[in-house]
Amino acid sequence: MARLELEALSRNASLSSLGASASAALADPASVALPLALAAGTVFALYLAVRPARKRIPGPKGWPLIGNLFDWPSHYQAETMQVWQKAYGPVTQLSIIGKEILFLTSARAISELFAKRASTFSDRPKLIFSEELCGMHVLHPMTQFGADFKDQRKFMKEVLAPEVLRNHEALLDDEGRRLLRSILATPNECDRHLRRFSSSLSLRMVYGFEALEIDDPHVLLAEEMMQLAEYAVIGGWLVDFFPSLKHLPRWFPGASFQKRADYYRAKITEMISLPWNEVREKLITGTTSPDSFCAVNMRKYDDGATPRTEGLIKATATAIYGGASDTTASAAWSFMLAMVRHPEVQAKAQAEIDAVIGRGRLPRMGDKNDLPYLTQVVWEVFRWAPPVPVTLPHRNRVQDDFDGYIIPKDTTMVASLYSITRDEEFHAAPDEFDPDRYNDGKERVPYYVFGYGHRRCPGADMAFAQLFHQAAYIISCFTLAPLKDTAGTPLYPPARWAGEMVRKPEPFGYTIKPRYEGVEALFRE
Ligand code: HEM
Repeated sequence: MARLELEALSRNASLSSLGASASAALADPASVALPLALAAGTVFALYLAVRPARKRIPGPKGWPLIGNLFDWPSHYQAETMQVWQKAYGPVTQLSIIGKEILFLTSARAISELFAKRASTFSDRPKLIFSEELCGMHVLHPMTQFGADFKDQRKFMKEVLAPEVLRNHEALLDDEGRRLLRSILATPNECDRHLRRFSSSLSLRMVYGFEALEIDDPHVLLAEEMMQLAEYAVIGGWLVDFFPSLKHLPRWFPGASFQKRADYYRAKITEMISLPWNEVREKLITGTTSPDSFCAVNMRKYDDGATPRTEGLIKATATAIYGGASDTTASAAWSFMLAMVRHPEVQAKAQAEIDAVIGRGRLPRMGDKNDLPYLTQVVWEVFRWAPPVPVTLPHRNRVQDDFDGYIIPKDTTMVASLYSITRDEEFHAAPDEFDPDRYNDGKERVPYYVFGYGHRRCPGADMAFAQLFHQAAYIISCFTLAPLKDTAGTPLYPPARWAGEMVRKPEPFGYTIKPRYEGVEALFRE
């Protein structure tokens, strides 16, 4: 910031001196030059004295030239941001080799910039490594806010808008029953079953493929793509700070990132094209669902579809799958952890299900309004363990200001949703898992875990529906409990999460048993 202000000032100074010398040239140069210079100097000094002070946004002290290069939080971003919040307040600034990066940790700052001023703050930073070298610019999470972005959102609405979610109930039910059967068969492998549920549901919704196993080649390819996409985006690549490094030849010592980028690009292209071509073939032979995202959009835009439209749709399909699978699997696993740690919450939710639905059928989405406690449990899982603790980076397209600070054009901004979940102004005893906190509107429902403004998660309603559905199915048929030691004392697992962009609980011990004899009759078929 200081650097930019200095630049601006010196530009002003040289403009005034240019103006001064131009006038002087028209008159007698010798007689007017000195008074003009004095006048310009006085005006400039007065300007410095009376201009509103521009504060530098606080942040860790950097090094000469490289600035805060070593402060970049490649790991544990949310925790680092909590530490910075205590030290520097709700907005922390890093300057890395001329790039400004802001870390936002208060709901006020985040909603002001990302929601109220969404038209300014909804671009993504231009990342050389992931966008240019790996070719990820075509994926919706990386697309700049503009015509392509708006079209991609329009395509997504076909399968994700609240009014069409009903179309996925049969899928949710089918996958839900499979999940319950798997849990009954191999109760120790719940993590695997939940991941299979998420991958299979997403791939069926997006491509219409048959229900898939976790080691299905489509799932493996997608998982690999997700891992490398995460690595590419938050890896802190030097080429993003020194763009000219992108011209280094592949053989040059230290240019191994080029080879890595080639591999990533190939995988991403494969993930975008392979399933799309398969859907096209299967639609011709009538061997895939006509209701998937790809089928619906292919039909709709096939006549006269331009290569641009096809490119946008198939990349959007990849983005939906990428956005949906890890995040929802993480949320489901956190739900399981919460139930193991809080038997009283589980018992209360089960009592509500019994009272409203009984034991003759499985719950469904349509029961949501009659299950307010379970609804609060699901929201509390999202708050207690936000699967995406920190938003993807945003960028402002024009200079703006906030609280008296200047935010230069092209500043990168990362917002911690985690810090809102832990803000005592909004949530009392924030580390506690307490679904009753939302009783009678006491505390705000954490819709914010899906982000703010134009970039808010397009799958938020689907994500809620999915977790509600899984939670209702699982605890209406099974009871989770902690392991016990030899004396019979429950061993409550610690609440610990791992991962960077998407966080999921660390492995934990549990038992899961059918709630009553004959429960499998509800999901056998
Ligand atoms: C537990 C579930 C989920 C959570 C917590 C979550 C959260 C988020 C967050 C915080 C963002 C970043 C917002 C920002 O950059 O400001 C995001 C982006 C995104 N999410 Fe989700 N999400 C979830 C599930 C889903 C699902 C089910 C889908 C698709 C069906 C999805 C698709 C996407 C996409 C495509 C983006 C990129 C949006 C953009 O760049 O404009 N997400 N999500």
